Amino acid sequence: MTKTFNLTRREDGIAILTMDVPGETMNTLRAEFAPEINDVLTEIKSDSQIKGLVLVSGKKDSFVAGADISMLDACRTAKDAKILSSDGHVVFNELEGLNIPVVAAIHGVCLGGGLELALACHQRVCSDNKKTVMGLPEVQLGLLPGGGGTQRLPRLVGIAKSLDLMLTGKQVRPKQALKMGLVDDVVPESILLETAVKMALKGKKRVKKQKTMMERVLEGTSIGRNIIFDQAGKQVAKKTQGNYPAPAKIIHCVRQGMAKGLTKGLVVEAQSFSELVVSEESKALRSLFFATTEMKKETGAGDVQPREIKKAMVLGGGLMGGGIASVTTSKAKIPVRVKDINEKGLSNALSYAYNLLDKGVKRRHMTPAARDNIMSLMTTSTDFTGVKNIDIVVEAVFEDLALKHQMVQDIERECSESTIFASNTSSLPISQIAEAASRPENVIGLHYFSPVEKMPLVEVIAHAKTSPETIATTVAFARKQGKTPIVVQDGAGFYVNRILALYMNEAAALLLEGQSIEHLDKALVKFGFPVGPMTLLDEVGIDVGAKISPILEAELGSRFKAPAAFDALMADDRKGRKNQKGFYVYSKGKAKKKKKEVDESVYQVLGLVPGTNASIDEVSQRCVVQMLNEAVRCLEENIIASPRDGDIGAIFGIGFPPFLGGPFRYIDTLGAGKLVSILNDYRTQFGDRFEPCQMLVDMAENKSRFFEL
Ligand SMILES: C[C@H](O)CC(=O)SCCNC(=O)CCNC(=O)[C@H](O)C(C)(C)COP(=O)(O)OP(=O)(O)OC[C@H]1O[C@@H](n2cnc3c(N)ncnc32)[C@H](O)[C@@H]1OP(=O)(O)O
Repeated sequence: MTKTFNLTRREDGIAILTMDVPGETMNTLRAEFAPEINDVLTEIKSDSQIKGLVLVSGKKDSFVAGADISMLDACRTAKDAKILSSDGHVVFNELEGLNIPVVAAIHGVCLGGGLELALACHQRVCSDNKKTVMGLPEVQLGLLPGGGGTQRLPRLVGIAKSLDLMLTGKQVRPKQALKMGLVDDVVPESILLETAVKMALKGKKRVKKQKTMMERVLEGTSIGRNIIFDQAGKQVAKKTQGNYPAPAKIIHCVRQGMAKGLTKGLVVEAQSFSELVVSEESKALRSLFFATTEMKKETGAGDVQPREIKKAMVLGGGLMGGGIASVTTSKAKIPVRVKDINEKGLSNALSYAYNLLDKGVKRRHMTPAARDNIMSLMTTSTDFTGVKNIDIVVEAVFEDLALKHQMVQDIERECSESTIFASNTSSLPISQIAEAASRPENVIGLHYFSPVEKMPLVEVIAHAKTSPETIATTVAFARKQGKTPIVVQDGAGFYVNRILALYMNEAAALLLEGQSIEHLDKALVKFGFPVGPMTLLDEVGIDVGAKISPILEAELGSRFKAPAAFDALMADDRKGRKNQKGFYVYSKGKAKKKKKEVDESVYQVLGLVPGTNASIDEVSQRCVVQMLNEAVRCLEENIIASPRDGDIGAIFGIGFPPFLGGPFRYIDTLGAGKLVSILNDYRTQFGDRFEPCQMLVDMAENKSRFFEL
């Protein structure tokens, strides 16, 4: 049997322990490795010739990606998970307890249990390679570091910094890691092993990073530490709204460990870890990891492979166009031509992309030369000269069908026969845009969300005649831009805007019933959305909503009818943040108010006197069940290919609470029967817009689910 851990001895007395899980792309830690690693440790202890140990990965570009998440998923009880964590502690303690120097040589991703393994070594050195990142991302899986991370990390880098890493799950690059004392040295990959060997030869002693005055005051006294923990606790409570149990448990483990010592801290860690592994929140978050990993391999068109994209073009230099051009150069590293009808649009796009990169320079994540290199991939023009060999064109112009028809014809005339025309429309059916095309197989929808550089989702919309090669190439292009694409079928609003529209309409209906704006936003934030519906409408633009609603109503039916009183908002020129006039007050100029305030005059415009009488649960339930019902309808109509895609679309496109796993997983938790009964109750009270869709009714009858248990 091929081994995972291989020990080789050098003449200088340093042994190299190489981890290489056979047959896997990346190293992960599994319980089944324990006997093998124990044997290796026994061998090392019994060999007096070994003067030091260096731990490396046998994988080309990764160290260890953490504990195997499938193994955690297989835990049936908290007891199973506790054994995993405690057994891991025993192995890591053994490693740490070796009386020879142990150095981890890190190249590539070193995450979760992988970093905890490195933390159990006496010293760490990492490569200065771009692929090298370190972090404890367990919180993003609804977990906490269960391999000693909650104990060893604060002892190494300080309490505040370790909490920051563990509570956000952020990954740090080599330079940052060195600065915070997470690693002892950063060197080019070519001399990584030799450097680690030299460190091992020098001995166990590591240079302790000097603490700042503030760190000494705050972390060196129990009063100071209490301040840090209390502050962190308050921030976590505000951020999680009580929906995510992991962050509070992370603070608890660190606090206990710092007060009672490492051994006691590890006991608390194993207990808390085990409770989280079997929590519904973590199960939902882990399902997202599996879904996104699976999707990375899909072309979107079965076995059809994508064509290579060497050059792209963006039509329209507005907010969306600028964002799309920016991710094309900065993430995909593909040259892009931005075309607009006037110079202003072009300079907008350029400055949009430049400002984003420059932020990176100011934060020292990027050198000015790297920024300028990326900018050199972006060219602009007001005409179509030199565009013959463009492989894909993304149009981001106004939502005007005639204009889009014109664009399709321009591109067919000016570019090559195979050039893909991708429309970033948010509401017009792609089949209608393709009507103007003589090569409709090249026409596709590519719907980004604003702000493009931040929002992870894109919808790739195939109409009946889009070729599989166009789909596969567009999916691959979006992925290169750092996006998670879901392929959806053509239809007004596609998937994301369609489910969002009904949710927003319900919030509007509640507003018109007299619920206050703050109350509505508070209810949905408490439910787990990143912002409430009124804030979202201000951000997206009330005018955008007003433009999309009639299209959806005409194509999909009266349940999409926006409340008529909203016309009054348009008449009052309330567009939201973009013209600093919406549901909230926007201060002009730089001085931003700390707390957002409702613009009370909006109630007058709507002819309302606000009074909060519906409970927070009632408000969120009414909005959310509309979204759930419509999501299922989209599945019923094959707009989305699977519940998995529907969950990913809602979470990555709208911010549907990740801890619920997405609308479909949430329906499984609620039970289709319960949802149908809630919808029927609301239908009696508020009308047919709550009519449950057929698929839900059938599922309620058959007691079936979307996902297997
Ligand atoms: C006790 C501990 O404290 C608990 C833990 O450690 S929990 C785990 C913490 N670690 C993580 O959350 C990291 C999860 N992994 C990732 O985020 C990403 O895979 C990555 C950033 C490491 C690499 O991303 P990328 O280069 O796009 O590769 P990606 O396709 O995702 O992964 C490559 C393969 O490694 C697998 N993989 C990566 N990390 C894994 C993990 N922790 N568990 C199981 N499989 C994992 C993927 O499933 C995939 O397998 P496949 O080739 O058979 O499909």
